Amino acid sequence: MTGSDYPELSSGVFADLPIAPLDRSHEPELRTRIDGKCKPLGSLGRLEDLAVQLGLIWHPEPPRTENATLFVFAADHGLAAEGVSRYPAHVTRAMVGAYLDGHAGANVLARAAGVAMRVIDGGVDAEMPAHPDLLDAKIRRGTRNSAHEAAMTQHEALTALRRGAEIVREAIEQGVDVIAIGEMGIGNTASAALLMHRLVPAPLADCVGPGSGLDPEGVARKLSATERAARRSNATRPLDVLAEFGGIEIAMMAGAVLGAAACRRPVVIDGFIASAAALLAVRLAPAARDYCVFSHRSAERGHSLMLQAMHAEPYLELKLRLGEGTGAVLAVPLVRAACGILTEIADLDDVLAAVS
Ligand SMILES: Cc1cc2ncn([C@H]3O[C@H](COP(=O)(O)O)[C@@H](O)[C@H]3O)c2cc1C
Ligand SMILES: O=C(O)c1cccnc1
Repeated sequence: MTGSDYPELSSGVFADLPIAPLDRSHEPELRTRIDGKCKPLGSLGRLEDLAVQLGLIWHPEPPRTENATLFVFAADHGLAAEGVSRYPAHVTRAMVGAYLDGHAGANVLARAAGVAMRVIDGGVDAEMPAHPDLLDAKIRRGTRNSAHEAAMTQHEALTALRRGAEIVREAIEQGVDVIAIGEMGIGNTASAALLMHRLVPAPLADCVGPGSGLDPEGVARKLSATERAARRSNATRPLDVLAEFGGIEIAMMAGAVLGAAACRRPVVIDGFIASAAALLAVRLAPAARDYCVFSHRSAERGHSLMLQAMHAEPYLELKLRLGEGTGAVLAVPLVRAACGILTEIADLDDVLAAVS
């Protein structure tokens, strides 16, 4: 999929998932079409760039954005034992219950945006009761504590990546047009910070923030725990970094990005943790960047720098810091609006002809 650097990614689901960069030679033609619409030139601003991105992704077909689905990947983190979160680990499984009941933030915002939602147990540290709306893709019950040992084996990391890609590919085969990714996993901003530290790269102090709400003392504790994890391994190769620092849901989201890109569908990226997954995917397969739509700038410290590393300028700035895909679903109406620029807005010539 990504050339000889990552032979691990050239088998299984990835073998038939080559990722092609967008063919920019069609951009002038798309710009001319947008310029011909009944509006002043450039007047839809950055939505026009989004329309071009969608046009290139779908070329030669017209873009489609009706069927959008949010995939919420849930998993636990061994590193949570180091006190890196303000909240206890069992919140992860409780929130999975809330998604299945339909009353969590992600459910409500997804409904408001007309986005379907699927919940995936990638590695919640509990036996989850079977539920028709819960996809059991458990790799293991939480990662190991990366302050002491590698969070995952290479095999586990790769299995999680593949599973994420497969889930998205199946959904696309069943007619999903737009993928949105989100997560739930207490402690996962620490994991995301470690990935950022190695993959941007950037000093850990610029990557670690309050997450779900640590006070300054808590942030200092989180920084020291992540420093201990970082001292344990000097990995810089994306797959090694993933196995060392986790997490399972981040691996699955990265797989989802690769799967969406391989199937030529836009993938809407949520906040800090989903962006860490996108960064991982982009480091594995740079062409995957072309399919990413960065929804919003999270309030989490480090997100701006992480976005910069991917040359990403998000569309929304609402000081969100929830995760779960809440920012991603809010951007889906913008994606649909951008699609409508190409597929629905009338041409100025036709509008003028009607009065001549
Ligand atoms: C009730 C609750 C619901 C959430 N939904 C998402 N997160 C968010 O908080 C977690 C990351 O923050 P940290 O690294 O500080 O634990 C993730 O689960 C993220 O999705 C939540 C957190 C809580 C407490
Ligand atoms: O930006 C996010 O996704 C985020 C930030 C803090 C806590 N949970 C999620």
